[in-house]
Amino acid sequence: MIWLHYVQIKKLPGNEDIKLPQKMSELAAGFDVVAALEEEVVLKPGQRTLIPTGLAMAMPAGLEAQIRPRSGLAFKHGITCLNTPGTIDADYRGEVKVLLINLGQEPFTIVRGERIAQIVFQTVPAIELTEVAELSETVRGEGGFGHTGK
Ligand SMILES: O=c1ccn([C@H]2C[C@H](O)[C@@H](COP(=O)(O)OP(=O)(O)OP(=O)(O)O)O2)c(=O)[nH]1
Ligand SMILES: [Mg+2]
Repeated sequence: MIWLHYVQIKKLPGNEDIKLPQKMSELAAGFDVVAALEEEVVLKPGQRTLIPTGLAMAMPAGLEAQIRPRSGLAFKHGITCLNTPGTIDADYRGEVKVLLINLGQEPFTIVRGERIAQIVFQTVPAIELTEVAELSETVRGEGGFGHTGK
């Protein structure tokens, strides 16, 4: 059985024309989100900018939404999300924004309605942190950061 999670989404004033995040294929993991820019933005190489989506969301406790880059934009133009994956908390009611950076060599123009990123919803386990004096022993121990070889 597939358990459906109901996420509420609201178009912010002045964004009635903005498409709701959309899956581009039946089993896509991500809902593509579009830029809700009033005027086009030209992102120079190395530059970053916060792009509005014109949307706010309310999801049930135990979910998060991740803002992830689109691989096509990354591959063709070097456009990615600087803080990938961006985290949208279940209790955030502000506008969802996408922090894009141009890691390519050419300026990149972003226009209203263009698909700039994708939202992937995830369940977040309920965690309670417990402070202890000693941790359990493991074979790995403190080895990390490549200690198993290249
Ligand atoms: O790509 C992103 C990342 C975050 N947010 C919003 C939703 C999220 O719930 C809130 C806070 O994000 P985060 O916790 O990553 O940032 P912070 O620097 O820790 O800010 P805060 O102190 O507000 O938690 O900002 C976005 O709209 N887009
Ligand atoms: Mg935070």
